[in-house]
Amino acid sequence: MNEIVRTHQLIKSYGTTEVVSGVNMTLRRGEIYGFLGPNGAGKSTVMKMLLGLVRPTGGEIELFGEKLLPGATEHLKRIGHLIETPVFYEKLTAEQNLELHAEYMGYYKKDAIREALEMVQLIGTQDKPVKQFSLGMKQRLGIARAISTRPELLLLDEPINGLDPEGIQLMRQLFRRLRDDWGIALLISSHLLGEIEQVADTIGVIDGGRLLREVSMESVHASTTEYVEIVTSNVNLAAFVLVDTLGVENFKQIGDNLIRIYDPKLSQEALTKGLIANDVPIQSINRKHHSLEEYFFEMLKGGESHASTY
Ligand SMILES: Nc1ncnc2c1ncn2[C@@H]1O[C@H](COP(=O)(O)OP(=O)(O)OP(=O)(O)O)[C@@H](O)[C@H]1O
Repeated sequence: MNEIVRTHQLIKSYGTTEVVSGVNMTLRRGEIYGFLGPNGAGKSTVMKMLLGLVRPTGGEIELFGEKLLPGATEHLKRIGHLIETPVFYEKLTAEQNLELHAEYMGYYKKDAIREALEMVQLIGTQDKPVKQFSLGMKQRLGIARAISTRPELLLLDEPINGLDPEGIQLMRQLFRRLRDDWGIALLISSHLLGEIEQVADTIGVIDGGRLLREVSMESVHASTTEYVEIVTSNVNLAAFVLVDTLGVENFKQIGDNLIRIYDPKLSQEALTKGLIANDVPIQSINRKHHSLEEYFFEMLKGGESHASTY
């Protein structure tokens, strides 16, 4: 069983407002899934539904290969989570906080607590009360608490929010270690692409409660490599010549004077010659790199593209 989470047409409404609309998502074992979307997109609501904290209005959730039934709690032992700002007993140490959690969860293993603290690099702070912890340390302690019961799935809602660059770096290393060393599947939400694109194996883009796209980062990178950008005062003629004369189909027309050719089979020189020979007025022709930001921004705008690589 490779699929840890599968949702089918998942819906949540509050009153007459649908905040999650027909979401189909799949999260596999040993994968980091970046759940990307602006504030209010529905990320937390989906996560809360996976945890049984919010009851779906419609659709289905499968966890660890089994359909989630209303009121079921057994699967919770296999999930760790950090949904909102973690709250601790501030006067107690990190270890004491985890011990209390372990007792509450009915999973007490001294080794597991030490291991979790080691994993998040909080060994050496045993004597410090949590009130002396920085924001980053508290975030890491929250994750240590979530993994101290050895879950197979970890749900982290905006775990990088508010961290400094060093803290972000540490978090990224931690996510990779959890995936690689422990084989945990991670669902990490964020409203900033830059925060998760470096660690995610798959990115699910959600906006207005709809999952717009679920793509592997591998395919995103493949389709964001390079393109040739042509600035012309006659885009229609350029498009006609590209398709009809030069046999180029994988391009996109942007506004009144811009064309982007993805994955061109022809060299830039051959393109230029071909266009000029067919009387296309060219102001400039350049090879450019399509940034990930642009890629996702266009996805959010619902931009149509001739490129069908994702
Ligand atoms: N209990 C509730 N009652 C009514 N509306 C709610 C409730 N919880 C969430 N919402 C609404 O559902 C929508 C989705 O919220 P959600 O918290 O899931 O978004 P999000 O993507 O996690 O964004 P954020 O990062 O801001 O938390 C928002 O419009 C929010 O106002």
